[in-house]
Amino acid sequence: MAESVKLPDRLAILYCGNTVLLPGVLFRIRCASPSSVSLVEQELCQREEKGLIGILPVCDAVAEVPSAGTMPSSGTGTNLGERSSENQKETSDSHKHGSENQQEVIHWHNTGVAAQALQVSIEVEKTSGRVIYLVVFKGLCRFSVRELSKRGPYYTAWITPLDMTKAGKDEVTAADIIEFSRKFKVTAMELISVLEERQKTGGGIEVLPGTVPMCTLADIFVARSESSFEEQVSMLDSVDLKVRFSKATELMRALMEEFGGNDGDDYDVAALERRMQDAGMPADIWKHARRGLRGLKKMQPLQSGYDSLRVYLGFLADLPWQKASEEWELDLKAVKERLDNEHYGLVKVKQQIFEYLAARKLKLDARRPVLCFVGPPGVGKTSFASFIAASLGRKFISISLGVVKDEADIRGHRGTSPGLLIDGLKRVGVCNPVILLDEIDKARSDVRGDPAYALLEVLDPEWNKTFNDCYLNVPFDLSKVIFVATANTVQSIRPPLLDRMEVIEVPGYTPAEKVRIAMRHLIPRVLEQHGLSFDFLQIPEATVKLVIQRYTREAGVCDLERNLAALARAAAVRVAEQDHAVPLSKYVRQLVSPLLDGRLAGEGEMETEVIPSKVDNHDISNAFRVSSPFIVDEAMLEKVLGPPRYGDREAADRVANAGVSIGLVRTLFGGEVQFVQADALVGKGDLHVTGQLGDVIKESAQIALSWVKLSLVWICLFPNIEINLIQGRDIHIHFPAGAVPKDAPSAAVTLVTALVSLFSQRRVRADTAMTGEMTLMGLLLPVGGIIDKVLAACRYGIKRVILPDRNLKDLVQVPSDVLSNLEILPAKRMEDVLEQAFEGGFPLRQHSEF
Ligand SMILES: Nc1ncnc2c1ncn2[C@@H]1O[C@H](COP(=O)(O)OP(=O)(O)OP(=O)(O)O)[C@@H](O)[C@H]1O
Repeated sequence: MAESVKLPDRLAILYCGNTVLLPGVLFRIRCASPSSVSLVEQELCQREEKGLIGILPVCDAVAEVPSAGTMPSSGTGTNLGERSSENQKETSDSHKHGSENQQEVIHWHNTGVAAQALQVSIEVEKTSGRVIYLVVFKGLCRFSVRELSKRGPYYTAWITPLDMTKAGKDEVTAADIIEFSRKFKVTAMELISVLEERQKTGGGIEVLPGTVPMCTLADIFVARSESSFEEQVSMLDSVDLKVRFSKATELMRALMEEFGGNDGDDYDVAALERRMQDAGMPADIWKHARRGLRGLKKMQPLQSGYDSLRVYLGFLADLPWQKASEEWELDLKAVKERLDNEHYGLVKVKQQIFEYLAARKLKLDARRPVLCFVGPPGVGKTSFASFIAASLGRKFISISLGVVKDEADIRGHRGTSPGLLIDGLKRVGVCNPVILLDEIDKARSDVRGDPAYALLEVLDPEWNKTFNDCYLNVPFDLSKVIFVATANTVQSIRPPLLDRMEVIEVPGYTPAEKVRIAMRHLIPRVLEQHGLSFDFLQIPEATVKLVIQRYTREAGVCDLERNLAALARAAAVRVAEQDHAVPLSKYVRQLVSPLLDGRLAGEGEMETEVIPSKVDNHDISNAFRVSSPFIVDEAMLEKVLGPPRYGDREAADRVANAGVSIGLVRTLFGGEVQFVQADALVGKGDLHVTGQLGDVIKESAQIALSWVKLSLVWICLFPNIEINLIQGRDIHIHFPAGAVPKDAPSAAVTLVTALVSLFSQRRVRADTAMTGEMTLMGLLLPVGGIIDKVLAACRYGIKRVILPDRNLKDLVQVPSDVLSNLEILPAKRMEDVLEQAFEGGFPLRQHSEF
């Protein structure tokens, strides 16, 4: 399912002439007119986070109509009213704007698409020296225009979102939609096989069914096919997903006819037979395929089932039954060097990868467990998996299991479409790639079956020799594939799957490690991606530290990389604005894509290009000569990234009132600091726990409250707390921290401290965080994830950490620079925690007094 999108009420509208952008499509636009340049500068370059604008098609660019009150437009064209067909008029509910003097009218269509800017690059025009922006957008979702007005040099619209609303998302899972999408996929596969037989390319449509979310599948197909403006506008107007699927399916059928999909069948079948013979199918599969071919030959092309049988046989012919990448002799010394050069730190993880590769060199066909990298987002799990593939000279594909809810997603749909694995193998074209099973902990079951069963078959060396995909209907040998998996936590991986894997824990990074990773890896990569070099832009170490402290709170480096990219984008704009920027060099002009180049010659103000796949970034650095590099300082940081998102006073502000304590928990995002809030209101003595919580944490809250009550009533542990402060009150415990789901017993100690703070009306220390499970007797038990938790404390500027003394041994793996900044306070009993958590200790009745 596509990500949900929250649109603002008002969007700036970029004039793109009669071009239609559809959701899911990547689109490159050349902005040269003053209005579009100022839109890019004001809406995209100065607002780092959103980068959202609207694109409305113009049904033919300009009309010369004597109309008072119209606004001038920046395009050229002819009168839509005179030229348009009835059909166009129906689909074009255009807005008219003008001025008294100008007689030009822009016929804006009233449905558009919100687009997110993914990349902005700059050119300086050779002759005039004016700045031109090349912006890569991604279409997000449809909107309709309530009101359109001109705001300075460009238009803005008050909008109403049309799809990716709650209703729209529910619609994606409806049974009839799934049926429509299946029909679409079958037709898509027919079209692909027709294109392949005719040796034509489909603009990348062959990768669509397996990789694109269902709600944008039809849109992307229509955008990539050579459909007319009217067809694209009609698609834009189709808010109903079923209508979109049936329009796209119709279009495909028309294309098939155009390519002669239904003509020349004798020729087709002969070509198919040749492809099948060359596919290297094992003997029994070949027997099955030949039977199918004989059946096909007996059928009439218009007979029902003919097309799907032909597509199926084509699919069999395209699978890499034998074709494999040649595995080269591993040079272990070179592998070690590259592993160290490409990945900073993580010595233990790199050692485990090295040992895995060395073991392969010794015994190629040895059965090994599947490596599973487990850790928070952005710590390099995917990067390690692709390193393994590159070292072995194998192709690499990643299959996201986060979206898999149904066994059939892995195993395929009978008679309709293959599962993710077999489809992935067809795309990669070899039978021995490295396949990354990404987010294996997120593969969940529903009423339609448990994907874990299919994954078991995939990962088990006994079974995967004869993997059964329901669409394929014959076994496929997966034993040559190297599987690698990633997960955020082992707890959610199904035990039988976990049994077949070797877990490599990838912990979060310390601030010092993040600085090193940024300086050595992220900054050079980000500069390259934005066409810059160190001659233009330098981000000093001190600035990187500020970015880490003030703009990120993560265990990995994803946000850090995003922030560095934002700085690079802003710097690219500044560089181009400087007076000493010189015209585009010959080198860069060669790099500009031929399509855009052709259009540049036409002096057009606005040029657009649908990007079929990943965009190549062109090195614009060479376009400019600057006297000195641009250095990102603190002032620029705030200008580009906005005011700091995180300060060092957060803990102090949060514990300003009694009833709040600071805990360390482990979530899917690594260790986290958790401010637990307790409150007592008049009631019947019930306990209410709120936040995104699992059952274990709720049970911990119950144990914590029982322990406080027992200690108060039976052993009179707290001389300063009156029993009537608790009796007749409902206790409310809240775990703020956004939408981060939590479930672990390690919050018990924090819960008790919050309750004791509430009842005694004493504030806890703002520099102290704690973690630990406890028994009803108040004894502390060891908990997991201590390293992640200590790193989280360090991100929040916490100075003291209380933990069960039996966890002390786990700290050996924490980097010494982190430990040297922390006071570690081991505790055996809950009383020890309370002693340490409050300023000046906590007055407890001594055991001898009982
Ligand atoms: N130790 C490291 N050295 C160099 N670069 C790193 C290191 N760790 C992470 N990176 C970089 O950080 C970025 C994010 O890494 P990657 O996507 O591999 O993380 P991940 O753990 O797979 O995240 P997710 O769970 O979100 O997929 C990549 O650009 C990666 O190269």
